[in-house]
Amino acid sequence: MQNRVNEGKVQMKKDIYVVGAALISGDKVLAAKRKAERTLGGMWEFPGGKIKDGETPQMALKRELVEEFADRIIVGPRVAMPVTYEYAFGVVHLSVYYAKMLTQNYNLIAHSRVRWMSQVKLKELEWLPANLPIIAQIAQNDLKRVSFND
Ligand SMILES: Nc1nc2c([nH]c(=O)n2[C@H]2C[C@H](O)[C@@H](COP(=O)(O)OP(=O)(O)OP(=O)(O)O)O2)c(=O)[nH]1
Repeated sequence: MQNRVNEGKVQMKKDIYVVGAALISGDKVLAAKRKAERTLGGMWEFPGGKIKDGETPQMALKRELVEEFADRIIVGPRVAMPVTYEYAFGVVHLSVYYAKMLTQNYNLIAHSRVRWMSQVKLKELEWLPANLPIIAQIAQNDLKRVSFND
């Protein structure tokens, strides 16, 4: 919980632990557009979601990709240090891991569309604000050197 003093009242914002997958295929990364009707709808993010009690980030990512895409993935290294970003509804702690798709169903539940994009083009999308430092890091990485223990 983070304490906020607002006109003399202390407000408690909830901490929300979120994990996202920077899926890579060759020199492209997958961006996903949140469905319009969702909170922060229409903005771009990485597929993923909230980590449940008892889950590791990797377990949460694999579960979310089955739920959101009906796809199986391999999870690799974390892209960057976790990012903390304060939204109106809470404080999101976002960790993003490189990952690879083992299947390609894209049975979209939470997103209106997905795009495979180059590292340079990725920066042009309207990302959720918590993602910006992570997008900057991805732009600097050599995707061919991201290793997966498979
Ligand atoms: N999945 C995902 N969420 C992100 C990213 N960046 C970021 O700030 N978030 C935020 C948006 C949400 O507030 C939270 C993830 O929650 P979620 O996607 O499981 O679900 P949600 O809050 O939209 O709620 P709901 O649709 O399940 O009701 O983290 C990202 O790259 N991927």
